[in-house]
Amino acid sequence: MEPSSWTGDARPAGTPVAVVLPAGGSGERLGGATPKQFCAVQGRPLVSYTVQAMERISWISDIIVVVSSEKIETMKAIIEKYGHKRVMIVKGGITRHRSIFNGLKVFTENEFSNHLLQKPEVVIIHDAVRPFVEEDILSKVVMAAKEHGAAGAIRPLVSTVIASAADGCLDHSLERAKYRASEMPQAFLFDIIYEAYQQCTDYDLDYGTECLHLALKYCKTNAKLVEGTADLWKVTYKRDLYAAESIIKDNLSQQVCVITDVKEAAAQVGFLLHESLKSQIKVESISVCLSKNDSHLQNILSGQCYNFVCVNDKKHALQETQQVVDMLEKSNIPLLYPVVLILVLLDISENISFSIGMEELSRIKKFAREVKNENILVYGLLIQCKDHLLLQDTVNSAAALILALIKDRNPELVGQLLVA
Ligand SMILES: Nc1ccn([C@@H]2O[C@H](COP(=O)(O)OP(=O)(O)OP(=O)(O)O)[C@@H](O)[C@H]2O)c(=O)n1
Ligand SMILES: O=C(CO)[C@H](O)[C@H](O)COP(=O)(O)O
Repeated sequence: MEPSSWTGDARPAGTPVAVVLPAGGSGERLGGATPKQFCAVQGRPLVSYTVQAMERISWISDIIVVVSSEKIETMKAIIEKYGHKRVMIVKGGITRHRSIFNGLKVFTENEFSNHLLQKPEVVIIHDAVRPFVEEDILSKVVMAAKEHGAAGAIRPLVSTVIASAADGCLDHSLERAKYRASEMPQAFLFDIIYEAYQQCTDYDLDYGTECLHLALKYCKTNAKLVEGTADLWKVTYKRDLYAAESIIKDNLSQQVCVITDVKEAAAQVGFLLHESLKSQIKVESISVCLSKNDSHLQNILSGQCYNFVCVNDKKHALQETQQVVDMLEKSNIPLLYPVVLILVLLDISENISFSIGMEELSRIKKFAREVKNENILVYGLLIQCKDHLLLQDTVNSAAALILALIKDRNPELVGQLLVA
């Protein structure tokens, strides 16, 4: 390894790196008509999360997604809808190894792409159904592959591996501590893995499950094994989809932006809400005027904040919330996750009693239904309190409802009005 080719923060600077994402399977173990990589998680196909995980890494030049021929149009539509960049689609094969081999050929054979992509020095292979891959492990396997020719992420075994004899009885068991589960990502010097695929037999291509093994068998390359994190697991069964959904929801419920009208009552409730929420979630509070500055809103979204609470004087609540929606739409950032937008109506004046009529409720519902198509989930929340001494308690219960809505992101509840 040449020290000059690495930056101090362990990023593979200057090394041409590409990634192949095999996504051409049918997901038999998960069951259902849709292959797991196209199953929606928070409304978006799983494969899009994995592509996103790769495209946010600046040192990865090309992302090759390998899909079955029937899914090429679906994949094109996903790239278009979510604005993915640097992606090329390649037709898969009948096994994972054959799909990966097709993916590698875009760098060497004209028939696999209209134009040959520049051959990378290192290629990462990563299953499209492992969406939670981080830059740290990617750079570790790339650096190790540069040094050793091949590298792959590993995890401790959860269960002991045993072998059965022909009669179905235990033959022997392996000492668990000595073995590891091979996970993804893996990385290879391109020439090594390509050579291995060219040399391997049909049996390897049809029954093999381990790319590191091909590099060892055909190129005498002993891969470096790199300890990975638990979230590298592969979505295989239905329960894994639920787990993926929970992880994504959890990540999305870490921060909220409270947009407050400058008028006295709204500003006071906005302040109390901020204080009440901040022990549980990161809160940014901005004024309505600032929310009208589209670059400010864009910064908030690109900082991964997908939750907004609009605290307004009841008369203007819907109008102000509509303006936030307009800004989100105008920003032209593809909404990769559903945005939760909570419209808070205030009824805290001691003198004026505020009753909310069916007409108002219908307007909120209609508005919520319309913007749901834009991937924005609008919920109503009435903060009602006539006794100022009780305001803090009411705001606390509003904060609890806001947190529940953010954590749940339930599309069926949009347009409903909750009362704190
Ligand atoms: N012919 C194939 C088979 C699998 N894969 C991909 O390889 C990855 C890991 O394989 P696996 O989890 O086994 O996926 P499936 O083969 O779809 O699942 P199953 O074995 O349950 O049918 C997945 O992203 C899958 O889409 C592929 O590109 N081409
Ligand atoms: O973890 C892996 C090691 O390379 C692969 O993802 C795994 O082997 C793929 O195998 P299968 O397609 O049978 O699930």
